[in-house]
Amino acid sequence: MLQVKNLSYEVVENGQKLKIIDDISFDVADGELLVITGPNGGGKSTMASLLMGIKPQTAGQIILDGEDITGYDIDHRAKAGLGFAFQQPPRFKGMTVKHLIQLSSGGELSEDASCQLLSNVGLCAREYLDRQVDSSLSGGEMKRIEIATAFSKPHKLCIFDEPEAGIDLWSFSMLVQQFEEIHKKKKESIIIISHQERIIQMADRIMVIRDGRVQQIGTKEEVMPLLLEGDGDAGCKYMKH
Ligand SMILES: Nc1ncnc2c1ncn2[C@@H]1O[C@H](COP(=O)(O)OP(=O)(O)OP(=O)(O)O)[C@@H](O)[C@H]1O
Repeated sequence: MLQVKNLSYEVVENGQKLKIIDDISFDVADGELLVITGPNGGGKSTMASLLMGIKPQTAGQIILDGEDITGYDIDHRAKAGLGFAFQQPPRFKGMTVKHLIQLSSGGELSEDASCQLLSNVGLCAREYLDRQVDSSLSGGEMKRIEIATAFSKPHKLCIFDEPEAGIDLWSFSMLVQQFEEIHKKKKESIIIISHQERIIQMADRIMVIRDGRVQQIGTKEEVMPLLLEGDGDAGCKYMKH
């Protein structure tokens, strides 16, 4: 189980303190799929960065299966059982796709198994294995390779930041199937940051972050009305259909 307690992230801009994440607390149970959504600029990706250890929290605590991982850097968090797929995946010039998948799997992975991971996210696998993870890959290809690496081994909890971004509809459908399959096995907890209705519909619970705070957290039945109504503000619909 993941426990996030009173997490805050502050920056100083033009001499003024700005609270990007403001005292957020929530849990993710074992096997639970939590979808985080909300308006642009609400603080979702910052929350993901805090959980991954990319940005240092100003206050608060993060506990994974009873282990306080608040002070851990990204590598230690990965060792503690967190998996990540970034909104904008990093590129690694000089490394092949095959090597990247091997590394992220943390062990020996056959070529067939690597191919299967790539096929699962809609890539024509063998064509990609020897490609460099550099700027020659398109944004959508890079995004799917990144997601394949996150699927390459089991985690206690895996975080996906806008997995739908830049991905065509066919690949998106495959991705949704992958999430459903992993979720059904109920072994891993999953956090997905998303604006996509199909992903939001898969959630056990939905958390809406707005202005750095939790606007609402609850079941689909509780939170969907807020997303569908746009909260009474015509310019404030967060969900893509
Ligand atoms: N270092 C920083 N300095 C100033 N502002 C920042 C900093 N980091 C983040 N912000 C601001 O904090 C807010 C939250 O950003 P964040 O990327 O977390 O939003 P988001 O909910 O993921 O948005 P989107 O849906 O567009 O991806 C934004 O207004 C952003 O400009």
